[in-house]
Amino acid sequence: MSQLIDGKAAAARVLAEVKAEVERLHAQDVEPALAVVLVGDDPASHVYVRNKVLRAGEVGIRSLEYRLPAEASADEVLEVVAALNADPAVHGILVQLPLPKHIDEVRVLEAIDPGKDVDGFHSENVGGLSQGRNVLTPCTPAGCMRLLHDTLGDLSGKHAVVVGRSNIVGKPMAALLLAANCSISVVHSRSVEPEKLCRLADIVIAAVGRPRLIDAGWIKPGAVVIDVGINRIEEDGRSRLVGDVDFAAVQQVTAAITPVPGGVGPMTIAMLMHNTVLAARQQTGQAIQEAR
Ligand SMILES: NC(=O)C1=CN([C@@H]2O[C@H](COP(=O)(O)OP(=O)(O)OC[C@H]3O[C@@H](n4cnc5c(N)ncnc54)[C@H](OP(=O)(O)O)[C@@H]3O)[C@@H](O)[C@H]2O)C=CC1
Ligand SMILES: Nc1nc(=O)c2c([nH]1)NC[C@@H]1CN(c3ccc(C(=O)N[C@@H](CCC(=O)O)C(=O)O)cc3)C=[N+]21
Repeated sequence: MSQLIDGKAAAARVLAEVKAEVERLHAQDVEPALAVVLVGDDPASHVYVRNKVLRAGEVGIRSLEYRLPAEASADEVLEVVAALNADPAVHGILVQLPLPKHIDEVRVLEAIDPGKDVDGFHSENVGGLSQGRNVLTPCTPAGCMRLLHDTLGDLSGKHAVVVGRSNIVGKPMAALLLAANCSISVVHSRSVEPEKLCRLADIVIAAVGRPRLIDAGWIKPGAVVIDVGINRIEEDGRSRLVGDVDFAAVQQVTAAITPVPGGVGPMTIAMLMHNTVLAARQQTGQAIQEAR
């Protein structure tokens, strides 16, 4: 029987740690605060942002929401980011992606103060991750690492295959697995017979955005599978959320697997809260030391 990796329970453990750390910061008169910037009216983005704000409240993190219309210019978004960078009461800044097509995402992400970049998408943090420096790390891959450590303990020597090479999931995921002493392969849309490479893996991370692409033929018996995919599909006349992995088939062969929903998604939000507290501690550490 395959183990079901419970992302909600793991997220609750991270959030309990975060809450305790927030209380320590409150006792030092630091109120960790996260600003979320949302441009346009994509319904899925609104749901994510609402969940983030709710979770923040539960652990005592102050959250601020900045909503701009879909027609907002890049300069208007950059103005909001500049104001948040300059505000010492704001410790974390998240600009919800995707941005409307007319706005250059890279330009906006690069404008965020790297110390407040709780998504870990700024090039300074990306570079730091690849060099093994202690920087803010992208939330989804960081959440996957927690789930893997909880399930397998030490990952040294494991062969991990990451399916997908996006800047927000696939690439930072590969960097974190390498840092944890895995051997890594990254497969993508130009890979020849990706399923053959995938079948060699002890660990599979699916971050493709294709509903149920990965079936049992891609998986070595006894592998651990982490499904990052979040795909809303219509099936049997209703709307449902499915991953990039064909869960029913793949769980027959795995040692452990994450479900969708209830797997990586809740961990992403928990790691965002974790990063906000880290950022608050780093920004105020100096002030706390001086007050002593
Ligand atoms: N749970 C969570 O917290 C989060 C979930 N997600 C979900 O994760 C999934 C991936 O997101 P994201 O990384 O942003 O997606 P992107 O669309 O940015 O990247 C998808 C990647 O998959 C590759 N790919 C596409 N088709 C195939 C194929 N047939 N075989 C192999 N590789 C393929 C693409 O290759 P190429 O580069 O060649 O185009 C690309 O590298 C989505 O379902 C998204 O909703 C995303 C963020 C957070
Ligand atoms: N700057 C930025 N940072 C992000 O981290 C970011 C982003 N933009 N844009 C969109 C993606 C997607 N993402 C998710 C977070 C939580 C769930 C989540 O909690 N999912 C629940 C289900 C939620 C539901 O029912 O819809 C679950 O999987 O159990 C999903 C997806 C963060 N992203």
